[in-house]
Amino acid sequence: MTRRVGVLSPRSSHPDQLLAHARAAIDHGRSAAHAGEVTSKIPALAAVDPASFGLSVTTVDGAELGVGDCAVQFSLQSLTKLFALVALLRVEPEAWAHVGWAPTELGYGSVAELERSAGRPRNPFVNAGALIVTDRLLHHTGSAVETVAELVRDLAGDPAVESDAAVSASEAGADHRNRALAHVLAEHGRLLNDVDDVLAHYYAQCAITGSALGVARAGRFLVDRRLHGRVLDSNNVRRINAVLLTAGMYGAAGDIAYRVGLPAKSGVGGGVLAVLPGVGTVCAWSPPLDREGNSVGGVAAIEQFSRTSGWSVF
Ligand SMILES: NC(=O)CC[C@H](N)C(=O)O
Repeated sequence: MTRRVGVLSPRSSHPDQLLAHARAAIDHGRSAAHAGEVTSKIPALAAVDPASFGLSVTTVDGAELGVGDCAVQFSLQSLTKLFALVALLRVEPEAWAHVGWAPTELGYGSVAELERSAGRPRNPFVNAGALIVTDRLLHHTGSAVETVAELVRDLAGDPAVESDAAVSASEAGADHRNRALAHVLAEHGRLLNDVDDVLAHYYAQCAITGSALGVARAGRFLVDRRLHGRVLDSNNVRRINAVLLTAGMYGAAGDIAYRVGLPAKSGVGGGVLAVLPGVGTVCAWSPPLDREGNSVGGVAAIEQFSRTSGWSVF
């Protein structure tokens, strides 16, 4: 007698199939989301309806689809770290030397981890690395927030993308941890600009908005070879996908690689973008978070989607 111990789904990319997978994924995500909590670190985001849920998929073949609140603008928060890195690499292709590319064990806001490495961040997706990216962008372009907002607006094809001043002010008023990280960076001589200027641009950059559909579209340069060179050189696209897989979800990156198998990035606004090079992108938005600061429902939806659609890099 033969026993089948595991059956992998064939990879789907037909729009009708993808829509069915997206619908099943959002149902699964919705039932998981109640286990999380909306971020308390940014008081303005407490007003967001925790039951919001949007999911969008795009493919390199040109399919675009969305279910639920896929067109609603939400706070991108750390999803902007991906786009800020792209904006920086466009003007400074070897900026990796300043931010590193190692995984993190201690979460996105660890001062201890930064101290242990003499003020050199682990990667551009933890806050210390993102502060360096913002600082260098500010140095090169004169405005990190405008440069990043413009890039997201362009890649998403969405003129509604903007930095929400109320969210930015709310984080600035409540934050201690990013201040601490920025001062540790400054003490080690790693910032080019004044600490307060860097922080102001960082909060405003995190407060940039986007929809699940816009973010799924904006991630297409990571999967579509035809866009390489137009957005970013292919070598840096490859490096970004590698670091998204190993560090895009902070301390949970290994777990997500195991469960989902896609390079991914999250933000405390509840957004998660996952990408399959050569095939497509999927973005889920659901505000309640787990302890790592990743969207519980968003991750559950993407896990379900990857399972049924066969989307995985492995
Ligand atoms: N993971 C996140 O989305 C963190 C972003 C948030 N603005 C912070 O700096 O804490």
